[in-house]
Amino acid sequence: MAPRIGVVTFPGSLDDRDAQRAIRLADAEAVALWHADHDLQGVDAIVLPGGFSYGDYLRPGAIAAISPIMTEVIAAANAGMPVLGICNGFQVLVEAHLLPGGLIRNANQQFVRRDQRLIVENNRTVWTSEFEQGEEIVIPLKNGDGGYIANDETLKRLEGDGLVAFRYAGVNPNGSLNDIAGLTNERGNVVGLMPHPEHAVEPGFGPDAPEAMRSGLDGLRFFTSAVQALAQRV
Ligand SMILES: NC(=O)CC[C@H](N)C(=O)O
Repeated sequence: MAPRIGVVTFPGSLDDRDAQRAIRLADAEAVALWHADHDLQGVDAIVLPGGFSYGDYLRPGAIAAISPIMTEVIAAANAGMPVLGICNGFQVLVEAHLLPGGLIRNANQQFVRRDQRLIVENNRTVWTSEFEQGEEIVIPLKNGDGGYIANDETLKRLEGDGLVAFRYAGVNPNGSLNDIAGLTNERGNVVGLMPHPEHAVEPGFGPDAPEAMRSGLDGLRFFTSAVQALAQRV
């Protein structure tokens, strides 16, 4: 049976439908989850999508991190359920302390949208196993608060333990420390990143311009990685 992957919709989520479509293209069932419920509907994995949850009030992700469904998401993540946070979803994971550090305004104070090159630094996570270690991929980036910060001790731990999942290549678009674009937890089930894999899952709709070098499908492998991992678990 196809795995069931839930996508949480918060007020202000933008990319929840795109995440659902990416999940279906990876041959899984997409399940819509609602921020105000305490019900994960028996899903096997969860995606926290991009957008402006609660209007980015206070800090991006701060209010979503204490919304009702996050009680269940945090418990499930701590029990090993695969959770992927994309952009605003990454901000939610950080605000919920499922991943360390913080995300602040881009260094140039502008909203940045670009096809972004990334290096896959850790392919031993549930969401990255279909990549080669050190592989370069291209997926879209679009955010205003993508600057990754952490204290020296945390940065040292992230680097020492291989918890940097993705690093910006070519251009650091937002001033993130150590060019960090995405992180994993120790167990490899919780991954968060600022760029958007769900927008690079179909030819013609992702970064498939000649200069982007790729087919526009690099994002699909995040979802097929998780589907593979879930299939092996049974
Ligand atoms: N694309 C997004 O998810 C945007 C994330 C966030 N609200 C920001 O602008 O930083």
